[in-house]
Amino acid sequence: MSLTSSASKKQEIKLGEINKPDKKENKKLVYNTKGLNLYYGNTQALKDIHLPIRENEVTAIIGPSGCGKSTYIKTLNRMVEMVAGVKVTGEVMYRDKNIFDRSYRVEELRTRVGMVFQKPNPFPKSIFDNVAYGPRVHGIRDKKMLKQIVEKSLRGAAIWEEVKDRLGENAYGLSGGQQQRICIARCLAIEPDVILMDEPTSALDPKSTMKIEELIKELKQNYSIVIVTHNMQQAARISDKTAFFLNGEVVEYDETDRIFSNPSDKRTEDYITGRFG
Ligand SMILES: Nc1ncnc2c1ncn2[C@@H]1O[C@H](COP(=O)(O)OP(=O)(O)OP(=O)(O)O)[C@@H](O)[C@H]1O
Repeated sequence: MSLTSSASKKQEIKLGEINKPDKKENKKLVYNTKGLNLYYGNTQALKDIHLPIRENEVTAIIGPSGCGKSTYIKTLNRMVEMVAGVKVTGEVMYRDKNIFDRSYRVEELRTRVGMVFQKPNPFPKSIFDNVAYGPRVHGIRDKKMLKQIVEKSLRGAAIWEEVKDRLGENAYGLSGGQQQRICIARCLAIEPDVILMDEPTSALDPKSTMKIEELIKELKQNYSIVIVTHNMQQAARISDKTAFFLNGEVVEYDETDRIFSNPSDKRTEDYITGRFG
């Protein structure tokens, strides 16, 4: 599914820097998206996307409503295929393999890439069973081992102290912010390589939002994180790199500091200064 149109080449030149190794930090590529187009029926939602995601970084995807942010993040774990009539061309390389190749095993991707959604979505089960769910699906039955995984994951999601005495209680009894951290713990329990987050704080109050932001900054020591956010201050606070999407295209991708202080494209500047969106 490679794409070699002249439009694709043009964008590759314009965004030329993004496919080179990051010399300053020498960070490895986790994902490399090359000439990705995505159609919902006849509607093209993503147009010739070229975008790297680097190891141990937080990459923020920003842009106005309907510009393709959620669609893009859902291509990274092939969740977008669940929508009927979706067509994809181009390549999404994950650790050097094109995840849209016919031979690629999507199950493998799902064990390496976790996802956290906009609304906390714990299962109607105990806190323990929520976190143990993934490991159990992967065949872990040993109680001692499951206990260790649950504790480690809850600690990793900075919620252990709050729930350690109530692991048998239903996760629905927790606050929205706590539920979201349980969902992050559930995601950590499968020991992912990458964590995708689609507006993970948009349903939360400012205090819970702050906690999740702190957590994301810690998690990047061990994971690579891609976060879709409507909140530009959030992108500026927590991300290393930012990609600005508009009408299904990547207008600009750069160091977050640069995007917010000295963007190269007028449209990025107009968006971050609130002239539209
Ligand atoms: N399941 C679908 N079927 C058809 N079109 C869709 C579907 N999902 C999204 N789209 C269209 O694709 C485009 C991109 O939508 P997407 O949800 O990716 O944007 P977004 O930037 O995440 O928006 P928002 O910030 O409002 O969540 C929009 O025009 C949208 O209407």
